[in-house]
Amino acid sequence: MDEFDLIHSITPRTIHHSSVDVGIGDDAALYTAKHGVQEIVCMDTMVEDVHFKLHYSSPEDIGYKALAVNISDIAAMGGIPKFYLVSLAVPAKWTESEIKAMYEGMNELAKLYHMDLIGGDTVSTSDKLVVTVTVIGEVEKGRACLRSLARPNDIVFVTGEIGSSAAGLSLLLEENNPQNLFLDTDYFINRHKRPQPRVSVGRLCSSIKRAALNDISDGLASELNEIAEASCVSIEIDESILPIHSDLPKLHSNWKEWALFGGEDFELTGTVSKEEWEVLKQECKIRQLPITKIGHVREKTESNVILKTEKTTMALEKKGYNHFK
Ligand SMILES: Nc1ncnc2c1ncn2[C@@H]1O[C@H](COP(=O)(O)OP(=O)(O)O)[C@@H](O)[C@H]1O
Ligand SMILES: Cc1ncc(C[n+]2csc(CCOP(=O)(O)OP(=O)(O)O)c2C)c(N)n1
Ligand SMILES: [Mg+2]
Ligand SMILES: [Mg+2]
Ligand SMILES: [Mg+2]
Repeated sequence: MDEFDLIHSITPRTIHHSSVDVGIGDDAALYTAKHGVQEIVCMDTMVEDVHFKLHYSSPEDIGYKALAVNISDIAAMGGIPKFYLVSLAVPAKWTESEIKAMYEGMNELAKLYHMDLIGGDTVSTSDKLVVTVTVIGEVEKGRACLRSLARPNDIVFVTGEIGSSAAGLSLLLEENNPQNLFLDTDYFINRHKRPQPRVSVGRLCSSIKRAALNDISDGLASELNEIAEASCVSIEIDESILPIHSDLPKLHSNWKEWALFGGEDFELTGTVSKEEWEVLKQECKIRQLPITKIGHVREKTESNVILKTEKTTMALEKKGYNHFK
């Protein structure tokens, strides 16, 4: 494989945004930023055996997810994803066609969101595959959905359902082997391999008066703790109304752990005022975007996040995925 041939072969033939002045081919990309918008930049890395394993993730799956998790961070700011850059550290055993397949996976999502690949970097590595994606997006000036925007009496919500990705991972790692043959295990596996970033809900949130948002990469408990910390409030959620897939409890007794701490759902969780909740709920209903109220915001107390269950009320620790714990 030749590095330069590879770069040439993954260079997009068309671009979606006329604001791209220089894409792949020079020392850096150049694009013209617009007035009245704020640029959003984020970067997330995926590492073989930390974020995925090669025996169950295809190159397309890896590419798809590496871009999806970054689009999810743009969604969590209320923004529109526009450009992406890809840094690859590739073990020698990878073939050119496998690398191209990874770009195909990314392109699936890029097409959907009209995003342009504008650069990156390619190096070899002796061991595991590392894929780093940078996404650049934009949001109307002052409209970003910051974690610090939660206020007492807000409604707390989450999109879609939680815990399914962790269930899928557990199935892939063969930690549990459900006896019930009627369970659609592929559904959970797909939720893990191919998360769908919630850009539309993020955009709705940026259009209403005030919304705090976070995407669920490390688990609901961790993300809500981050919002509570950044906003100096406490968040109270009700376990009985957390949105989960009806088959989740059938997979394993662990399902509550998956929902609260599993992570990689890449759903959005956030808070809006009571009045704005009615608007957001209605707008989501019209567009068939699933969104569920799970609690409310309180004045700051000792605990950042409080979980109410049928029997007790307890602090929900900032437990979840942590790379160094
Ligand atoms: N190695 C790093 N150097 C500089 N900033 C970092 C680094 N790692 C993370 N960050 C920043 O810390 C913040 C939290 O990162 P992270 O937990 O990965 O966010 P997210 O869950 O939204 O992907 C982000 O603003 C991110 O840009
Ligand atoms: C083989 C394997 N083991 C464990 C996990 C679970 N896991 C890995 S990273 C992670 C958290 C999300 O990734 P991170 O890099 O922390 O994303 P960020 O918070 O920066 O968006 C989780 C739940 C996995 N996906 N694959
Ligand atoms: Mg990150
Ligand atoms: Mg992230
Ligand atoms: Mg993380």
